Amino acid sequence: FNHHPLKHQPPSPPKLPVIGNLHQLSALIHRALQTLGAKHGPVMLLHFGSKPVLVIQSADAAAQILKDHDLVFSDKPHTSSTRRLLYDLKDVIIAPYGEYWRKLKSICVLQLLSNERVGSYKFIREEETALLLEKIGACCLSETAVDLSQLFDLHSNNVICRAAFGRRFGEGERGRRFTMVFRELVQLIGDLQIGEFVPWLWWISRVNGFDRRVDEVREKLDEFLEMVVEEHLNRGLERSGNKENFVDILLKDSSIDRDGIKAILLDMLAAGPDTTSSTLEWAMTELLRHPTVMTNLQAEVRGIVKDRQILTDKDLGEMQYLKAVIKETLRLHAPIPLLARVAREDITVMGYEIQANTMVVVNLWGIGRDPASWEEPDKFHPERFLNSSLDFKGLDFKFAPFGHGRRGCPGIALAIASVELVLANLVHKFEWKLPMRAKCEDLDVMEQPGASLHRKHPLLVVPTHRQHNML
Ligand code: HEM
Repeated sequence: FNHHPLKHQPPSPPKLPVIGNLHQLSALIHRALQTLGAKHGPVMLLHFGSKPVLVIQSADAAAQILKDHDLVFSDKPHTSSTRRLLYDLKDVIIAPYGEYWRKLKSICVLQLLSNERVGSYKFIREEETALLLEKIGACCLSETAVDLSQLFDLHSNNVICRAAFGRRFGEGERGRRFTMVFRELVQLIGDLQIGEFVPWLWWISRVNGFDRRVDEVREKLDEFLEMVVEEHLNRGLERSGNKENFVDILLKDSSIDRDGIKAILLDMLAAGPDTTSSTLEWAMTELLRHPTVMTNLQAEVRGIVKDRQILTDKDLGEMQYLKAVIKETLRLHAPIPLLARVAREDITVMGYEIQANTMVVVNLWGIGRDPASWEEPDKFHPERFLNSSLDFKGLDFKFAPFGHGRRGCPGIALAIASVELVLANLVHKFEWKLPMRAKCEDLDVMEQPGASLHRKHPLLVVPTHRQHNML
C-alpha cells in the first residue's frame, strides 16, 4: 500500500500528540485493551508513540493473524531491553523468522518437547510431584498455611531444569533467588517503556531505574547460564557419553554459538516454569473460590483413583472434568495474555489495510472473555468444556491459550502433563481451606503485571489430609 493513502483503516480511539494512545493503557495492558475494544470494536489501530499497533480481540480476527496469514505475521517485535535480555535475538522466542529460528525451534521440539521426550520425563514429573505433596503434607499436622505460589514455582522449575539440564537448580535460598530473577525477567519483558516508542524520551527508562534493573537481571542470568554451560562442558569430558541431555545436544551443534546456547536455555526457563506455575496457581484459586467445582473434581478424581496412593496416566486419561477445569482456567487466565507479532509485508486483515512493519497484539485473555464467543464469559464454569471438541490445538480461535501456527507454543504436551498430574494429586490427597477462616469469596483474583500472568499476592492455603470416608 506504499503508493496510495490507506483507504480502509481500523477504528482508532482518539490519540494525543507525541504519546499516541499510551496514556489509555494501564499496567495490566490486557484489561485496558479489553475496555478500549468494548468501545471501538475487536480490531483497532492504536499508536504507541508514533508506532502503529493493530489490536486483535475477536476469534475471527485472531484466526486471520495466526492461521490465514501466519507467515506474514511470523516475526516478533523487539525492544532495546528484550534485545539486551535475550542475547541480541539469538533465542527462539524473539528470533526473526528464518533459517536460524527454524533450526532452534526444531531442536527444542525434537530434543526436549516432543510427545516422546515428554513421555520419557514421566519419572521426573512423578518424583517432583511426590516431593511437592510431601512438602504440603508436612504442613497438614500443624494446620499452617502453605504458599502454593512459591511451591508451584519451585516444582515447575525443577521439572524443566531436570528435563533440560539433568539436575535441579531451584533448591535453597540460592534457588529461590534464581526463581525470582526469572520472574523479574518476565516482568521486564512485559513492561512498556515510553522511550521505546518516543525516541527522544529514551532517558525516562534511565531515570526511573528500568535500565538499571535490565542490566542487573541480565548479569545475574548470564552468570547462572555460564555456570550451566561450564558444568556441562566439564562433565562432558568425564562422561562415557551414554545419555545426552538438551544442553549436551546444543553444545555439539557448531552452528549455535555460546550466546545462542545461553539464549535458548534462557527461553526454556523463562517460557516453561512460569506459565506452568501460573496455570496451577489460577486453577487452585478458582477451585477455592468455587467449592462446588472443587467437590465435583474431587468426586471424579477420587472415584477413579479410589484408595490407591499412586495416580497413573490411565487414570488421568479418564478424568474429563479435570481436563475441563484446566481448560476453563486457561480460558479465564491465559498465562501469556498478549501475543505480539509484526507484519512482514502489507496485508489486508478483516477488510482493513495494514502496512508492513505494523506491530500486532492479539489479546488472548480478552478473546477468552469475549461475550460474542462465550456465554457468561467472566464465570468460572468448567462444564462448558464437557462434551465439547475445543482443545489446545488452537483450531477454534476463541480458545487459543498456546497461540497457533509457526510461532505457536512447542511446550503444550509438557505443560499439560505436569499440570494434570499435580492438580489431580492435590485434590485427591488433601482438603483445602483459606487461612483465618476466610470465606471462599474473599479470595482475591488480583493480577501482577508482566508478560505472563500471575496472582499479585501469593496463594496461601491451609491443607488437611483427606478423610477417607468423605466421598
Ligand atoms: C500452560 C503453559 C504454557 C502456556 C499457556 C504457553 C503459551 C505460549 C504462547 C501463547 C506462546 C506464543 C505463541 C504464539 O505466538 O503463537 C508460547 C510460545 C512458546 N512457548 Fe509456551 N506456553 C506454556 C508452556 C511452555 C513450556 C512448558 C515450554 C517449554 C519448556 C514453552 C516454550 C515456548 C517457546 C520456546 C515458545 C516460542 C515459540 C516460537 O516463537 O516459535 N511453553 N507459549
